[in-house]
Amino acid sequence: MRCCQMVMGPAGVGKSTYCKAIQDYAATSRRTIHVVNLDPAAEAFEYDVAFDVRDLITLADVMEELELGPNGGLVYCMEYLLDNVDWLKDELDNYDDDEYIVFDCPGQVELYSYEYNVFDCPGQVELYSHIPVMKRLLEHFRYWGYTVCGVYALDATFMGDPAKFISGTLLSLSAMVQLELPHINVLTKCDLADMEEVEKFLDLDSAALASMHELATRSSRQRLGGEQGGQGAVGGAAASDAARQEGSHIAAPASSSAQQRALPRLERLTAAIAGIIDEFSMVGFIPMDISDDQSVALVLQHADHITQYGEGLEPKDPDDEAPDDDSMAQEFYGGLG
Ligand SMILES: Nc1nc2c(ncn2[C@@H]2O[C@H](COP(=O)(O)OP(=O)(O)OP(=O)(O)O)[C@@H](O)[C@H]2O)c(=O)[nH]1
Repeated sequence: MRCCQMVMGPAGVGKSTYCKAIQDYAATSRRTIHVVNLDPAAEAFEYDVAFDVRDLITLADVMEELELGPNGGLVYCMEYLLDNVDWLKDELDNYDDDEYIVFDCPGQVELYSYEYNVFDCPGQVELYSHIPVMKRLLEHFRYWGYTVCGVYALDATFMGDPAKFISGTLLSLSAMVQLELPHINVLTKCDLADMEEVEKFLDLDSAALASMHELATRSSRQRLGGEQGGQGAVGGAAASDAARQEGSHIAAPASSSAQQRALPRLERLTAAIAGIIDEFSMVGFIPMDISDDQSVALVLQHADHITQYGEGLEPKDPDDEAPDDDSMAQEFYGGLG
């Protein structure tokens, strides 16, 4: 049985760190996970790389030779990979059918969702939704007999901000719908996050949504009111002043009457989107704390479960049983209360 994970998500959320964490965890449970770098823009990662798309093409070369910007360059690289998909197939043929592969995919640049007031607008790389490169790549994987689990990573430290939570949820949903994959959402960087805040989002109910809506409203009002020290997407007015001094394109929050008038409609929209996410139970999240083996085990267990990895595999030696992921995961769930 051929199984693999495609690790996706916005830039910098911790995709490579996730790959390293599950590779290390697997090694301690006598399982081998091969990690492949599929990001032509990758600069550094700490996992043991099985093979690397940068041996085929790099973003730096494309930008220099074709005089493309980073976003156009990344799209070019991924289309080049598709045009040379035999290279990928040849590399994969070095691995047996029962070997487990994890693909560290390029990040999505989400300037529009996570930043605020950007004037000189850069492009957005939508490899997972608007540009069908990832979808076409997945068709090849299916044709080669792989069962693919999509792993969509989102940064847990963003979860205190309802606007970012909703935006992240919609991004994940968009990837899920476009790629039509068995899919899990993983909250990365839980070791850095306030877990009490994060837990509110793990099992959304109407009470959590109500508080989310209230927080969203407060946060929007702070931004539009230009409150000093507010929790805006870029840290409120103070952060914007600092950014302006550094010559950045991030502008200070503007308090315009048009924006004020739009606010109630945006608040209703926020509430409606949150209600839909809740009503259809569309997106759930699994927290991952890389400093906690039980938490890493739980994530891997979810991924295995949805691809049915391991079913039918015989233990190599009954005395060599790996640690029981189920009991570790249950302990972790218990720990979350
Ligand atoms: N403490 C902590 N830091 C993390 C974690 N995940 C990622 N980081 C840090 O966040 C930064 C970005 O992590 P990466 O794993 O490179 O993120 P990425 O999504 O692969 O980044 P791109 O490939 O550029 O999209 C690095 O400095 C990591 O050390 C985590 O779970 N805990």
